[in-house]
Amino acid sequence: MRLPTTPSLSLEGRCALVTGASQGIGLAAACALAQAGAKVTLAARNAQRLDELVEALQAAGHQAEALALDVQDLVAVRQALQGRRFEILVNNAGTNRPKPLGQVSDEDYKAVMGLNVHAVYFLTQTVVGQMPEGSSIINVSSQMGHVGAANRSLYCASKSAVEGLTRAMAVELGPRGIRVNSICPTFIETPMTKPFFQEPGFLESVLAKIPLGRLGQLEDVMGPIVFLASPASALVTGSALMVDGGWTAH
Ligand SMILES: NC(=O)C1=CN([C@@H]2O[C@H](COP(=O)(O)OP(=O)(O)OC[C@H]3O[C@@H](n4cnc5c(N)ncnc54)[C@H](O)[C@@H]3O)[C@@H](O)[C@H]2O)C=CC1
Ligand SMILES: C[C@H](O)[C@@H]1OC(=O)[C@H](O)[C@@H]1O
Repeated sequence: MRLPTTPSLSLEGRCALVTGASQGIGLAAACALAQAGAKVTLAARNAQRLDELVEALQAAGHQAEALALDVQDLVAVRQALQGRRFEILVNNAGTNRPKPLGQVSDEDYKAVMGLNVHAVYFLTQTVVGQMPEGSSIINVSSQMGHVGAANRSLYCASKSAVEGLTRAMAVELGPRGIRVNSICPTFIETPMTKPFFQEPGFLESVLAKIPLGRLGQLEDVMGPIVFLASPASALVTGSALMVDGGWTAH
């Protein structure tokens, strides 16, 4: 009798590109993909930091390389990535400038939308042409792409845009066998969020909205990243994988 077999979570033989891989969620994503067997290109601006991380990954027996790159410099993006073949792309590099609506400047807008949307869109455009059937694009969105939050109008708008481009790209690329999904974490302790929790009462206000009662840790996104990158999610595309402790279940 033939019993069904779970598709593999292995990424052996696949090449992955992770943006913003020098720290935080991007570093966690790069480690997760490397530990699952992928050859990972870690892209960020800090070449020295990337070299240290690649050395550590290689010392642990994984395949990794550094790519010093400002993902907002589209000339550099196209020079560095045009023609390169990746089966996995994690659009992670992102930023936030929490401010009351009335205090948001034009420069704030350009900074947040520029990195979180414009760079994601055109780096993906640069890479997707070489992506073979079976490839997976993972956009690191946020729970804030699905809910509103005070002082985060710009960030919520940017992540809502990421959700829209995820769905549209999934529809357009489906016939080529390329999947596009988003991962939507809640607050995770990273260098981005560390300053937020210095604000008295902010941590308590966040935990009050998370049914599982804790902040996310880097390890909480690693399994979901490997799942979305691997054949185990072969029929999953255009989806938003909430990794939010139940925040958006309210
Ligand atoms: N930390 C959190 O609570 C959550 C974060 N996110 C999203 O996850 C992603 C990563 O967030 P964190 O790890 O917290 O941020 P982080 O600020 O700790 O790390 C961001 C990474 O992106 C890189 N980066 C920034 N601008 C870049 C550029 N122009 N070119 C190349 N690399 C650049 C930084 O060097 C760094 O490696 C972002 O898209 C963020 O919106 C989503 C949900 C929760
Ligand atoms: C869960 C969010 O993405 C979280 O919200 C913020 O304001 C931080 O920037 C984190 O990204």
